[in-house]
Amino acid sequence: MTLSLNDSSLLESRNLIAGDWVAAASGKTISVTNPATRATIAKVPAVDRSEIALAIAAAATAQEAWAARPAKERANILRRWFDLVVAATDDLALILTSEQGKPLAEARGEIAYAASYIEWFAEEAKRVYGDTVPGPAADRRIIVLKQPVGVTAAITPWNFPAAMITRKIAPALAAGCAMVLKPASQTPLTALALAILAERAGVPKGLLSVVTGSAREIGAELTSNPVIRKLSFTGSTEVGKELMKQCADTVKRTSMELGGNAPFIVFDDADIDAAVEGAMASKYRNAGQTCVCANRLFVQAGVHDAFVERLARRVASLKVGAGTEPDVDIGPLIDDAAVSKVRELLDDAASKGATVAVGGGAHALGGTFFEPTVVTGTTREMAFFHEEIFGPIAPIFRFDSEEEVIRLANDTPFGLASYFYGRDVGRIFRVAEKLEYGMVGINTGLISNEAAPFGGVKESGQGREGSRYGIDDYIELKYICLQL
Ligand SMILES: NC(=O)C1=CN([C@@H]2O[C@H](COP(=O)(O)OP(=O)(O)OC[C@H]3O[C@@H](n4cnc5c(N)ncnc54)[C@H](O)[C@@H]3O)[C@@H](O)[C@H]2O)C=CC1
Ligand SMILES: O=C(O)[C@H](O)CS(=O)(=O)O
Repeated sequence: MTLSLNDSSLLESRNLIAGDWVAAASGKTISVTNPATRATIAKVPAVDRSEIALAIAAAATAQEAWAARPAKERANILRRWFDLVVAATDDLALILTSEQGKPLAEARGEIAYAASYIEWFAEEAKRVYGDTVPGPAADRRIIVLKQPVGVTAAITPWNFPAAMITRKIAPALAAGCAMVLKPASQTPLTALALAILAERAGVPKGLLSVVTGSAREIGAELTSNPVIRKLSFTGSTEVGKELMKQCADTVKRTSMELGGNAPFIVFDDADIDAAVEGAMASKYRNAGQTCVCANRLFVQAGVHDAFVERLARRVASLKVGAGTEPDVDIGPLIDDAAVSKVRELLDDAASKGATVAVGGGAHALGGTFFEPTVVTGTTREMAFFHEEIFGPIAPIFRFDSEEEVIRLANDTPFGLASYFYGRDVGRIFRVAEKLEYGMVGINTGLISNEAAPFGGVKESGQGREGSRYGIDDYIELKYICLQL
């Protein structure tokens, strides 16, 4: 299938391995399909472990030379990559929507978001400062060097095929590392297009490889090859735990951005209209397929009915359709399994007494289109209190007191994003400090940006991406003790 791109060379279906664009030696491929039409848009290689090992060996050679270059040179190449990504926004957005499904407007927003990480770490590259430390002995000097981890690997999910890629490649290259990246099998084309632009920006051959194929087979090589010193993963907690175990044998460093179960709390003193808009942004972005989506909406009794009525009215106005159609708000879910999961969660809730206020089923368009839904009368006995929905379903839980809702909000092994709306300043500090999450949005439903430390606690992961902290995941400290 051809896409009407300004630059058709960006639709690349080979892999970038050791500086060359290649098919799999075996000739095997995997299909990439458009979730809105189920049409095959490309076939990408299914490479094997020997080809991954080749990419890793080339990365080791390229990384030595890359780390030896002045930080300003690395920064300038990243800046050029940023400029090329921004210039290719329309093409990248169309590729992204074609393989992931989100509305084109959201895809263009994701390209800008993805580019912002490249811009940010182009600047951070020049600020990896070490330390000299006043020591306990007059004739000794303590020096702390910051050096790149070395050759790194990344495995990324399908829900943000651009931003999750640059959120890993940019800090790695800024720090002086190399990277071998495996994008999600559902959405590899955006990553391959970004790699083309990275090459054009001057990223040296072999420093970045992008490989596709069996996740388990590629993961086995990336987690066991001793040359790889760090793995950065974004995806489900289940897979993240498996990868951490696999990395243990060679004591690799890991950064894990895993699943979420975000509480979205509306207190009696909240601005209800603002809370409704915040819920719309947090819950229905990417058809609810983000790890930071509001997963449980807790509404205090005094404003519950007003909030539900206004939210249901807004949700009913959402337009569902293919991402390439004009004015679409909600695209298709990624695949049939995602639809089945959402259907099961709704059926479970209904069987335990929940009421559908709006939506509640597969959309008339068929395929993987699902109605944006609001469910009320929900309880903690329902599966979606404990499981990540990853779909356009908003369960509303009524609560009475601040103590009760903090207990309910923290009643999960996850700890990624959380949100609440309220205006009492004392409560704002009490609640923000008591929520067991890596991120807290107060009177907003959108918290993700390149300047902020994105990450979770508990079983939502470890490490931070973006911000001045994000580069630390790609840096090793070296202590030098100098006897005068
Ligand atoms: N915390 C965060 O920033 C994010 C978390 N997620 C979570 O990921 C899930 C949805 O995304 P998915 O892509 O379906 O997650 P997933 O965990 O199934 O897949 C993520 C990536 O891991 C790869 N993978 C799967 N099994 C593997 C294995 N055994 N060895 C090596 N690689 C393997 C996949 O091919 C993909 O590239 C949700 O739970 C969501 O919350 C997704 C995006 C961001
Ligand atoms: O994969 C995700 O869900 C993203 O990390 C969420 S965000 O960064 O786009 O908010």
